[in-house]
Amino acid sequence: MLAFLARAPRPLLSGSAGSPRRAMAAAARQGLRSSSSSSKKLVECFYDVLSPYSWLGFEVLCRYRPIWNMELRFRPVFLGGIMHSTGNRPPALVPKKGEYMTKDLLRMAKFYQVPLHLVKDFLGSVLEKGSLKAMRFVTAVDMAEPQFLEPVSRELWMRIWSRDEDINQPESILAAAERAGLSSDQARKLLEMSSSPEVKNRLKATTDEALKYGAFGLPCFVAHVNEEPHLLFGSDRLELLGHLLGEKWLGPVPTSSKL
Ligand SMILES: N[C@@H](CCC(=O)N[C@@H](CS)C(=O)NCC(=O)O)C(=O)O
Repeated sequence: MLAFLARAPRPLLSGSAGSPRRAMAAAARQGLRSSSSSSKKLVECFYDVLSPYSWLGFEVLCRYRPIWNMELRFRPVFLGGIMHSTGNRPPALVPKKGEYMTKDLLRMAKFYQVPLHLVKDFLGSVLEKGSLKAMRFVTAVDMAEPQFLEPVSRELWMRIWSRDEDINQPESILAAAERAGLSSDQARKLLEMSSSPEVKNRLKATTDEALKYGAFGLPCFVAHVNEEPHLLFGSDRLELLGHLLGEKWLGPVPTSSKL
């Protein structure tokens, strides 16, 4: 078990003797959820494992999944494609932004309690190597073994943004997949599948969807409220996401002790 996951709070609603209605009522009494909100609002989380800010947003949203009345859908995309299509460029290429980002990321990682560390060779490991192979693999997992999407994504983030390891070589991808719980046989089949036209097209289609919503960088969250999509950019926009959903923000590490 990863140390930070062991520390992660238990789902807020899980301790109510198996009765979701009692748990919902308890949450409503505590002001954590409006008692009138019965249908879940869809939240799409567009991310790439190359993006450290995506990891921060992803982990905090996982913590809020049992607290907020939302259906959380993970949407793996290719950050390089988003940058290219919008004419944007990685913020770290602007020296002053890069300087700020290194401080900001470490502060945010501590605050969000995600074990993120900086990579030594940002140019080589992040900008030059990119994430195409990794994100094609993540897409194959989403298509064929979606129950592993979350742990496989997390293991790839752990590799690049916690342990400063490669994420694109076949053996790197297989190691992440096996740590996430896939058998070596399943992992190999998914790796083979990840170079198929179906997977390539799916990654492109999801990236295009993010672009249509207005994405120019990652992470992006799309909240579907009153049949309207609201695009939010950044792991620092989760409080606003809660506001749009009519939910309470309890900080980046909501704890079950609050119930
Ligand atoms: N303030 C945002 C920063 C997010 C960010 O810088 N994301 C990078 C990728 S890791 C990006 O796509 N940036 C595009 C831009 O800043 O225009 C956050 O807290 O998440």
